[in-house]
Formats: sequence, structure tokens, C-alpha cells
Amino acid sequence: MKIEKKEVLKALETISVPGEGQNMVESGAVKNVLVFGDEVIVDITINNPSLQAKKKTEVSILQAIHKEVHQKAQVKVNLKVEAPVKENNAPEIKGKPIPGIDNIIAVASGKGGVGKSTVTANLAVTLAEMGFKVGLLDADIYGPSATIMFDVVNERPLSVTVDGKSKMKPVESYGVKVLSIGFFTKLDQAVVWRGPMASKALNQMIFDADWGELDFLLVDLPPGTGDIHLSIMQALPLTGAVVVSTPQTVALADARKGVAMFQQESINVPVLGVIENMSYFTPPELPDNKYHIFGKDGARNLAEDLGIPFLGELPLVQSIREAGDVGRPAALQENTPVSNSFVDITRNVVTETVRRNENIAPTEAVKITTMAGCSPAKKS
Ligand SMILES: Nc1ncnc2c1ncn2[C@@H]1O[C@H](COP(=O)(O)OP(=O)(O)OP(=O)(O)O)[C@@H](O)[C@H]1O
Repeated sequence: MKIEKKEVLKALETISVPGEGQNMVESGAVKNVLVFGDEVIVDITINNPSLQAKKKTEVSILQAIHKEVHQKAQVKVNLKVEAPVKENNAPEIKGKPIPGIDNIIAVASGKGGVGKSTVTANLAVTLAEMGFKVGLLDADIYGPSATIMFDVVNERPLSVTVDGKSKMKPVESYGVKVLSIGFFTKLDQAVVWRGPMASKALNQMIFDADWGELDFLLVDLPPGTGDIHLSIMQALPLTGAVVVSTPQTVALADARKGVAMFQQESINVPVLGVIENMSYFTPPELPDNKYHIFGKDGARNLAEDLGIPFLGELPLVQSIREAGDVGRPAALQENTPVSNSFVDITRNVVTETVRRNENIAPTEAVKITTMAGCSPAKKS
């Protein structure tokens, strides 16, 4: 068997490192290829430190060489992880950190109606039940639902004076401090917020609010990947993002775009993982049956494919919908399969947040400098 180095490089040009668009040769991830007879050694350096990304990279190299070059090639992959070097070499917190708030986590979805707000509300109450100090900022300007899910439709944030300044006091429900665009719009009113108006309202809820000390502030983003997402990433130094998807192909395609938005070089918000909602349906009369109405394992496979953690799955359950409608999140149920699933997922979110904080410097708020793109804001 005679293996040529250029054949190996050609094979490696057909695959990319998880989460990267360019192929691994073009992106510069492949540092060297050595061939001795039937033995091929590939030196590769990737930025993503997750186990999934490392494994996926190794397996795809092996498969590509076996498929494109020779089935019996003895392949050895020397994989190194290197965090990307920042321009000034000194990671710093930039933008405007909010004093007292330790972790700001955005919950995004790509496609609408996949259960992002439901998941955010349930994560929030589960974190609060675990003893964390939690806030929820409902930034879904097109369909704010936190006021309904927390049964605070008729309440309004009070004005309080903090250090001589008037501030909005979030409404507290089930141990979670809640602020929502919904407090400022009537439920039956069509919300035609123009971008600047929405950004202004959001800025007020972020910086003119008396959040106090929080371990976690969860931000329920609108679906999609639009202007409002950029506004939030400009305003907030996000710790990370969680992406919610159903296993359905159309939802997964949008979730992939959502992940790509956070991972864009100029935005660079770590994606803590993917949560699969509406994974299956179990009729009460057939408790051992699982019907995969929207497809099976789609979000799990997406997470694996992108080299990001899979945080867990939630079934399609009538009580989750009912609980949302009556304003008492389902995770508050005592020791049911549903509340236990929320506990598992919340634990995974906390674990990934801790891991992220140990491994990478705080995320910078993003400064949009031109219409064509964005770059990290410089600390003044
Ligand atoms: N696991 C589930 N089981 C049953 N019903 C669910 C589940 N998750 C969400 N729902 C229901 O699906 C509907 C949409 O959920 P939700 O409003 O949370 O979605 P969303 O992604 O936030 O939507 P939007 O696009 O408006 O932001 C709601 O009626 C909710 O109660």
C-alpha cells in the first residue's frame, strides 16, 4: 500500500472541525501530516476544549482517510487544544458588566414556538429551588410570556430609589425576580416595536433595574437571529447561551443558525449546550410507550455534530403546557418525571457554566462598529 501525503490532505479538505465553517486544512487546524508506508500521522490543533469536539474531530479524520485514501491506513491523530489568542493577548471584561450579577445566560431557539420561554421559566424556578439567586429577563419583544408563566400579569414593577437614582424593581414570583417587556404592553395589543424602541426598553430593564445580587440572570431571547439579539449582546456581557430545539428538521436547521450566531468570531459567546424539547410523547394510558412525534434524537445529534454539550431532553407533556398557562411552571411539581427532568437539565446547565468559567475569560459585550460586521468593544 502506498499512501501519498497529498491524498491525505485532499481527504482532510472534505471535513471541518466541529463548529467551524472552513475545512480543517484551509482553516489552518491541520498543522502537519506525516506518512510512513501505511501509517498516517495527523497533527491538528482545535480551539474547542469540549470532549465531544475532540472525539468528533478524531473520528471524522479517521473516517475521511479510511474512505478517501485507504481503508487499511493506520491513522494516528495528535490533537492539541489551544484557546484562540486575543488581539491584545489580555482577556478583559469589556462592555458594561452589571454589578452583583454573576452569570448572564441567554436562552435562544432559532425557530419560534419550540418551547424556549417554557424552558427558561422552568430553568429559573429550578435554579431558585436549588438555592440560587435568580432573575429572568423576558426580552422576547414579539411574544413576551413570562408575565403569564409566572402569574404576574396584573402586577407592575415598582419604582425604587437606589443611590439617589430611580430604578425599576423586578416583580418576584416563585423566588425568581422577573422583568418582562410584557409589563409595558397590553396583552391584546400587537407589539410592533421598532428596533430602537425595543433596544431602549431592553436597556432600561437591564441597567435601570434593581436586580440586586444574582447568581444567574436568564435572558429569554426572541426567536431567530435578528437585530434584537445583537442589541442584547452589545448591552450584556453574556456568560453563555443555551439553545432550545425540538428534534424536527426545520427547528434543527434554525437552531444551527442560532449556535452559529453565538459562535461568530466577532460575537464569541460560548454555547453551553442544546436542550431538546418535545422529544417524545407518552400517553398516560401507555406509560411505557414513547412516540417520537417530531423525530428522534435530532437535537442530541446536532449537539454532537457541532461539538457542544447536550444538556437533556424534555417530553411533550400536557401538564407542561397547562402549567405554563395557569402561571405555575411545571418544574414546581413535587418529584414527578417532568420536574425531575428539569432538575437534571438545570444541573447540566450549572455544570457547563462552572466549566466555562474555569476555562475561559468573561465574555465581552459586542460593539457593532459598522453595518458590515462587529468587533469586541474596547475597554475605555
Ligand atoms: N414540553 C412541552 N410539553 C407540552 N407543551 C409544551 C412543551 N414545551 C412548550 N410547550 C407549549 O408550547 C407552546 C409554545 O411554547 P413557548 O411559548 O415556551 O415557546 P417559545 O419557543 O418561547 O415561543 P416564541 O416563539 O413565542 O418565543 C406553549 O403553549 C407551551 O405551553
